[in-house]
Amino acid sequence: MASVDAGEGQAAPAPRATVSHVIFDMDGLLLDTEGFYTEVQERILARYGKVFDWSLKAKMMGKKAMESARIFVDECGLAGLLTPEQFLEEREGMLQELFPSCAVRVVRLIHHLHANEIPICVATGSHKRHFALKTQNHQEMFALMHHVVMGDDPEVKAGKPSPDIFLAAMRRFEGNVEPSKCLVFEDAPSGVGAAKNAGMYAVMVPDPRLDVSYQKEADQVLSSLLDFNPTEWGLPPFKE
Ligand SMILES: O=P(O)(O)OC[C@H](O)CO
Ligand SMILES: [Mg+2]
Repeated sequence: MASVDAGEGQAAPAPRATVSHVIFDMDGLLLDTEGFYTEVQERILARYGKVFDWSLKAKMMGKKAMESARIFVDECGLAGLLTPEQFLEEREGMLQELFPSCAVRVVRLIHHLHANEIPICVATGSHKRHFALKTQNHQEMFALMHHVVMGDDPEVKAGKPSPDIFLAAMRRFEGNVEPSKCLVFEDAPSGVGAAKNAGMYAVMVPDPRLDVSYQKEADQVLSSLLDFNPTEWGLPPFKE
C-alpha cells in the first residue's frame, strides 16, 4: 500500500478511500441479536428433526422478516408442513422475550464518529416493532444516529442485497451525498452485497462460523470492530 507523510518523519499508509458518511447495520453488528434468531430457528427446526446450519443462516441473515421466512421454509423442505407466516408467528413470541436483553457490540467508534461530527445512521432489515424492542435499553447510543432506516420503510421495496435500504439511508443525510463517500459496516453477506450494489464501501465483521467464501465482496474484513482504524478510510484518528 502507498504511504503518505504523517509528519515527524512517520509514514502512515495511504487511505483505502476517503469517506464522509458512515452507515451501520444493526442486527449482528451494533447489537448481538443474531444469536437470538439462530437459537429460535434451531429450536423450530429441531421439531422437524432437522439441524439449522450456517449455510442456511448465511442466506437468511440481514433480510426482511418475510424474505427470510420464505428462505427458511424452502431451504428446509418444510413446504406443506409450515408456511412462512406460521414460521414468523411461531418465532415471534420467543424473539419478543429475548430482544430486550440484547447487548451493544460497538461503543467507542460510534462516540468517536459522533464527537468528530461524521454523520452516522442505521440501516436495518428489522421492522419498526422489533427495532423498538431491541433498542429500548440502548436509547442513548441510537440517539447519536442522524436517522434510522428500517426494513418496513416504504422506500425499501426489496431487502438486502437490494441496494434500496442503503440508498434510502444515504438520501436522508443532509446535503448531496454520493455512494462513494459512504462506508457501510455489515455482518451479513446480503448486507455486504447491498452496500456494493449501492456503490458504497463495505467493511464486513462476520461471525467466525460464516464460511470465508462469503467475505469476498467486502472491501475490508475485520474479526472485531475494535480492529477498525478510521484513518484507513480518511476518517479522523482515535485520540489514543
Ligand atoms: O442485520 P439487520 O440489522 O439488517 O437485520 C436483519 C434481520 O432483522 C436479522 O437478520
Ligand atoms: Mg446484520
